[in-house]
Amino acid sequence: MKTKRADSHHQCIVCAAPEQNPASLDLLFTQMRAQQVQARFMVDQRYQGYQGVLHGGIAATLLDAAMTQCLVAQGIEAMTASLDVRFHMPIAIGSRLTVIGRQLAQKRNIYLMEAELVANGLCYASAKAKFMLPKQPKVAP
Ligand SMILES: CCCCCCCC(=O)SCCNC(=O)CCNC(=O)[C@H](O)C(C)(C)COP(=O)(O)OP(=O)(O)OC[C@H]1O[C@@H](n2cnc3c(N)ncnc32)[C@H](O)[C@@H]1OP(=O)(O)O
Repeated sequence: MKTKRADSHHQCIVCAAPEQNPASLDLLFTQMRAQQVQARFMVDQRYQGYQGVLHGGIAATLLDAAMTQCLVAQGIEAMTASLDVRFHMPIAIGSRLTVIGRQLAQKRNIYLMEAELVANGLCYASAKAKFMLPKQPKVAP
């Protein structure tokens, strides 16, 4: 089952349709089981930092997006409150990544999440994060 593109972020840098945002990474997440989603991402040279290696900020963005989409798939539109990323190995340009996000737990209004970037059965980067529902409107006026 594909996760529907949410109206709340239809121009999102990660998951918007290209006609909505030409710079979008165009990730489409699939719900794999309860509280877990995944998407495929081809690491092309537009996304490099050091020569031949995926930029860490893009890797962190993919991890954040997977956890966001895991919640969105459950109808929860929460904000990233904290994000802890581990870069285990450099990710080469040309890699075909599986981007996985899952929910670990919920404590009061805090969702504890984790995500992984996997290729060829190896985890290249992982993250743990806390997501919270905003009390106030999501953006400053
Ligand atoms: C593919 C789709 C991609 C879509 C986008 C991906 C997700 C994003 O990028 S979201 C954008 C980045 N994130 C943000 O801009 C978030 C900005 N921050 C906020 O909006 C708010 O600070 C928010 C919602 C996190 C918390 O707001 P609010 O509930 O008002 O917090 P606040 O009143 O300060 O704290 C409430 C409680 O939570 C606790 N708390 C706040 N932050 C944290 C945290 N990181 N960890 C643990 N506890 C926390 C506080 O200590 C407090 O505890 P208590 O009630 O016991 O005193």
